[in-house]
Amino acid sequence: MLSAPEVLKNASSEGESWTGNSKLVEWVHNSCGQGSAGVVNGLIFRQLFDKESSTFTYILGDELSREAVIIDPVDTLVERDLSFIGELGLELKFGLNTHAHADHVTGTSLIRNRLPPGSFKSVISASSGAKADVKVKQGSKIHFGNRFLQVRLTPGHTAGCACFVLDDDSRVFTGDTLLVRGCGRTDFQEGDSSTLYKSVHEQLFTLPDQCSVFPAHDYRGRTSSSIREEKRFNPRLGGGKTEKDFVAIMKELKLSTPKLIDVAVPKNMACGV
Ligand SMILES: N[C@@H](CCC(=O)N[C@@H](CSS)C(=O)NCC(=O)O)C(=O)O
Repeated sequence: MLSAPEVLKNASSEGESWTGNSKLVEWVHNSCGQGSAGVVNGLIFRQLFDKESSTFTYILGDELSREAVIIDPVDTLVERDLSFIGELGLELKFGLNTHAHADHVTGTSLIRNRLPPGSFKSVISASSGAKADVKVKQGSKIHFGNRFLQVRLTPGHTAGCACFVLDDDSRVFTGDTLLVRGCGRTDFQEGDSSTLYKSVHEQLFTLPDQCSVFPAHDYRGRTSSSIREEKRFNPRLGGGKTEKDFVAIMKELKLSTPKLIDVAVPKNMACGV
């Protein structure tokens, strides 16, 4: 099998007429099995996991243009993520943070330092009060190639939480707002249970039932869910639970404080800058 540089060399020496990196795309397509695995309707999609913090990181790429975004990268796994992105022939444009995490440090600063100046931008909601290259609001769109993610602000776990909905409403990246059969805690970082209940019901449970839910964490080996499933089976927020029920449930959680909170929050408030 040819390596990527060999493909490029052969393409130019044979004087073929092609634009951009279409030969490279073809090489990646053939060598990585992209025709069958991980590409649906032109979207390259990968879910990655950090076992230290039980955090999911997501890579989404536009198959044709190869432009890509990463959601919630973890600082200790930036090398893994960048080599994956390189192997897939993707050009990383944005690093999206669903919020200023309390349990791990974002990788967006390190990624920004590793890529050519100006080529990659860190993203977080304006309402988080954190620093970033791009501060998004309700309805803001982050474009990669022909695809985009649209912002839905979902305060409650933190005041600055945001979820990212794919252009065709097929997937939503929920951060800690909505977890599989759970949700983010509300006992620090301006957390508020009533606000979280409203965010989930107004911003997430209004998405199509078949929309897939991709959270920032899972502690029990689950990877994804759907809006329909969470509306029916989420023991805190679904199955007809009222706001009052939810507030009472959240009061009784009594979770231990994240081990890295004192390091992670200040660093994450300066993400990527
Ligand atoms: N033990 C972990 C922290 C676990 C934790 O508190 N998770 C958060 C999301 S990260 S701030 C949460 O909201 N959990 C909700 C739940 O129901 O578990 C550590 O020490 O880092």
